[in-house]
Amino acid sequence: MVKQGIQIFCRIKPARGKSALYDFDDEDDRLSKLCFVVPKDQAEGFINNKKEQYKFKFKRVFDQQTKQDEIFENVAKDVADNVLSGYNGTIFAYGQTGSGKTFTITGGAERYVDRGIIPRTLSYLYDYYAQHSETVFTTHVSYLEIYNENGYDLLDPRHEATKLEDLPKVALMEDSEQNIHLKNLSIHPANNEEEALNLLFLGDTNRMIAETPMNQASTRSHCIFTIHVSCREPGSATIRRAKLHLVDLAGSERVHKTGAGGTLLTEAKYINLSLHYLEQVIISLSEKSRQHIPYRNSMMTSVLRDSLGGNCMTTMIATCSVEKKNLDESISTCRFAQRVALVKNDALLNEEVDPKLMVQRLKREIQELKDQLNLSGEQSSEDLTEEDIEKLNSLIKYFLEETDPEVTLNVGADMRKINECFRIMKKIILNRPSPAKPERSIEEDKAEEEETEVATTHSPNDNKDMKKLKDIIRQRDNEINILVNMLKKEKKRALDAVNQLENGGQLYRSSPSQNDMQNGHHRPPSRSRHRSIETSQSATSVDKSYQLNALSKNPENPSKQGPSVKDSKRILGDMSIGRQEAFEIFRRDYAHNVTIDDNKHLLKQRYSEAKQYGQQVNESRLKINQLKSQIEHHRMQRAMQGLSNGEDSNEPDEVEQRLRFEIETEKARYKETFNRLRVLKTEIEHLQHLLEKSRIQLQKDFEIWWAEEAARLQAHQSHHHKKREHPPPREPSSAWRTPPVSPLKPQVPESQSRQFAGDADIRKPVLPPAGRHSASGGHYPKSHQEGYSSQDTQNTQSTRKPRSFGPSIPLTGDSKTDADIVAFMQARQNLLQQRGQVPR
Ligand SMILES: Nc1ncnc2c1ncn2[C@@H]1O[C@H](COP(=O)(O)OP(=O)(O)OP(=O)(O)O)[C@@H](O)[C@H]1O
Repeated sequence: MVKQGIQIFCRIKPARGKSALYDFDDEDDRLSKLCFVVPKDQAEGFINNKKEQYKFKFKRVFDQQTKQDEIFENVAKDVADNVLSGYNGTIFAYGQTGSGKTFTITGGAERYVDRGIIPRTLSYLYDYYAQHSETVFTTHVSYLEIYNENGYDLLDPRHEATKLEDLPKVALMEDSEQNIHLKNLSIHPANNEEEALNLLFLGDTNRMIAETPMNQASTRSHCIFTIHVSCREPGSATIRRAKLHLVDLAGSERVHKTGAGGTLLTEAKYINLSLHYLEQVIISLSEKSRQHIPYRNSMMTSVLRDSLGGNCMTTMIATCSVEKKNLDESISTCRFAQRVALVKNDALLNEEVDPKLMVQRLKREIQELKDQLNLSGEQSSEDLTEEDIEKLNSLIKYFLEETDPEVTLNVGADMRKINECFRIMKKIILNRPSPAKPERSIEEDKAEEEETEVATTHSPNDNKDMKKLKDIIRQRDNEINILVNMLKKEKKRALDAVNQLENGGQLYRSSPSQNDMQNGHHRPPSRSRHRSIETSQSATSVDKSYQLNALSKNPENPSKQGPSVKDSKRILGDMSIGRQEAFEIFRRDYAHNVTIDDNKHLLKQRYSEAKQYGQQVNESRLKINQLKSQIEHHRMQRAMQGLSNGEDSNEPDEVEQRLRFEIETEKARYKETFNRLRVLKTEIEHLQHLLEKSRIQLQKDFEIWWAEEAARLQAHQSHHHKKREHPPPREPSSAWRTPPVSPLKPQVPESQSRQFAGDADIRKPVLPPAGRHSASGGHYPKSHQEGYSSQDTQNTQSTRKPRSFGPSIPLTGDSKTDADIVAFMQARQNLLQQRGQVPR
C-alpha cells in the first residue's frame, strides 16, 4: 500500500483583461509558492480588508505561457505510469467557469498542439503497449456526465436521437463490500489509440449536441472520462487492473456570482451543492477525528469515492484566472486546493490472480511433470488412431488461433504425437496463401480492405450490387432515425394538443408552415432546453454516421471535413430556402473561418506528408525484399560453387555481410519512417475531429443566431403595428442585423448584405476584438450578443433604409415559422429586384 497525499498543482490561464498582482517561486521540484497581492484599498467582493497577501503552496505552479505538453509531462505522466503499474489514478481540474478546466483535461478546440491530458495520456499508454509487446494489455473506456445530479452515458449510441431526459440514467449501485458499481454506463473496448480517440470524440460530440444556449453542459456538468487498463505478464496468472479517472468538474463559482434565475439557478444550485459536498468530503477527510465521510450525498463524490481518500493516487489541478474581476474566485479555488492537499489516500496495487489461469497453469505443470516421468518410460510403437490425430488437429488449431502468448501446445512426451504435430503444422504452413507481412502503411491497409471486398464477391457486377445494397441499407438506417425522430415530435405535439384542448386553451396561435411540417421542423411554442437540439438532431445523426465512416474509411479527402460548402449543403438539407440563404451568408462570415481554414490547410499538408512517408515505407519494404532475394540468390550460387569445388561453407562471406548490413540500414529507415507515419496519423485524426467539431459548432451558432434574429424581427413587427396605430414621434427603426462577421475577413459587401436582408436596414456591425465567446461557446461579434453599442448606432445611422415588404405580412407567432416567412419574402423581393420588377 502506498500512502500518498493528493498532489495539487495550479495552472494560471493567460489573462485577457487587466491582470491582478501575483507572484510565485519554485522552492524545489516539489514546492511552489503562489502569492496574490490585493492592496487593501482595492479589495473587492468577499475578500475583506484584513489581508494584503494571499499565499498558497502547490506542488508546482504553471504560469500563463505553459504549454499543454509541459502539463502532461509534469502532471499526467506519473499518474499514467502508476496506472500501468496497477495503481488507480485520478486527475481532476477544479476552478471557476472559463478558467481552463476543459482546455487542460480535454484540450483546445482549435489546434493539434492544444490537445489536453486525455488524448496525450491515451497516446502515451498505447506507445507504452507497443514498446512492451510481450505484455498483454487490454484497455476499456467509459465517459460519464453528471448533470443536475443525474448521470448520463456519453457513449450511449442513443444520445444522437434521444432527448437527454429520455436517456436511461446512470444509477449507482453498492455491493456488500461498499464498492460502487454504475448501472447503465457502457464500457467500450479500445484496441488501439484510434479507437480510444474516436470514443473520446464521440462523447465530446454528444456533450456538444445536448448543449443549448440554455444548457451549457460543459459549464454546468461534471464529466468523468475513465480509462480501464489491465495487464498481464506472459506466463503469469496475475492480472493487474487499474482505473484512471480524468475529471472535468463544473465551474466552481458561487451562485450569487452567476446572477442566475430559473433553470440556470436550479443548475447553479446543483453544481454548488455537488461541489459543496465535494468540499465536505475533503474537509471530513482532512480532519483525522471524523469517522463518517459523506460520500453518498452526491453522485460525483460517490463515483469518485476511491479517488478521495481511498485506493487511488489523486492529482488536482486548480485552474485560476488572474484577471482582476476573477481574483476572489481564484483565491477560493486555491483555498480549496490547500484543503485537498491535506487528504491522504491509500493506494493499493490492484493485483489479482485469475483462478482460471491458475488452474490452467497448474494443469500444465502436472502434465509437464507426467511427461518427464513418461520420457524415461517406454515409447509405444503402435500407429496413432484416427481419433488421436483428430484430437491433435484440434489442439493445434486452438494453439494457432489463440492470441494469448501463454498458450502452449501440450501433447505429452509421446514422440509419435510430437512428429504428427510437426506434420500437421507443416501442412498448414504450406497451404497458407502467403507469408505473414511486416507492419504496413495506411495505404496498404486500405488497399487490402478493398481487395478483401473484391475477393469476397463473385464478379464485378455482384460487387457493385453489394456496394449499392450496403449504401441503400445505410441510407435507410439514417432515414429511419430521422423518421423516428419526427414521429416522436409529432406524438409529443399531438399529446400537447390534447392537453391544451383539455385545458380549454388554444392549440397554437397559428399553425406551422407546410414547409416546417414536411421537414419535421415544427416545434411547440414553449421553449424547452431541447428546442434547438431537435432541429439539428436529424441532420446530426446522419452527419455523424457519415463522419465516423469518413474517419475510418475516407481519410484522403480533407475537403469533406469542416464547414465547407459541401458541409453546409448537408446541414442545409432540411432547411427552407430562406434559411439556406441566410446560412450560406452566416457560414461565409463565420468568426471561426480563419481557424477552420488553417486547420484544413494543415490537414492537407499532413496528408501529403503522410503520402510521402507511405511511399518511403513502401520503397523501404521493397528494397528489403530485394536484398533478401539477393542474399538467397547469392547463397544458392555459393552452394553450387561449393558443390562443384567440393567445399561446404555455411559462413556468410563479404558480399552477404554487405547485403545484411544494407538490410539492417533499410530496416532502421523503415522503422523510423513508419513511426513518423504513425504520429502523423494521430495528428490527422485529431485535425479531422477538430474540423468536425467546428462544423457542429457552426450549425449550433447558426441556430442561435437565427432564433435571436427571428425573435428580434417579431418584436420589431409588433412594434411596427403598434406604431401604425399610434404613430410616435420619429425615431430610428430597428433593424434586421447582418450575420456575425469574421473579425479577420473583409465584411460582406453591402450588395450581398442587401441580397440577404432584402430591403431591410443594412448595418455594419461593430467588429469585436478577436474571438469573443457566444453563449454557446461560439464566437459572435459583441453587438450580436448584447444589442448594439452606441457607436454601432452612430456608425450605421447613415446606411439605414426603412424596411418595406409591400403589404404587411401576417405572422404566426412561432418565431421560427415567422423567420421563414420573412426570409421567403426577402428571397421573393430579391428575385423581383433582379427582374427589375421593383425598384432597388
Ligand atoms: N492555458 C490556456 N491557454 C490558452 N487558452 C486557454 C487556456 N486555458 C483556457 N483557454 C481558453 O479559454 C477558454 C475557456 O476555457 P475552458 O473552456 O477550458 O474553461 P473551463 O474552465 O472548462 O470552463 P467551463 O467551466 O465553462 O467548462 C477557451 O476558449 C480555452 O480555449
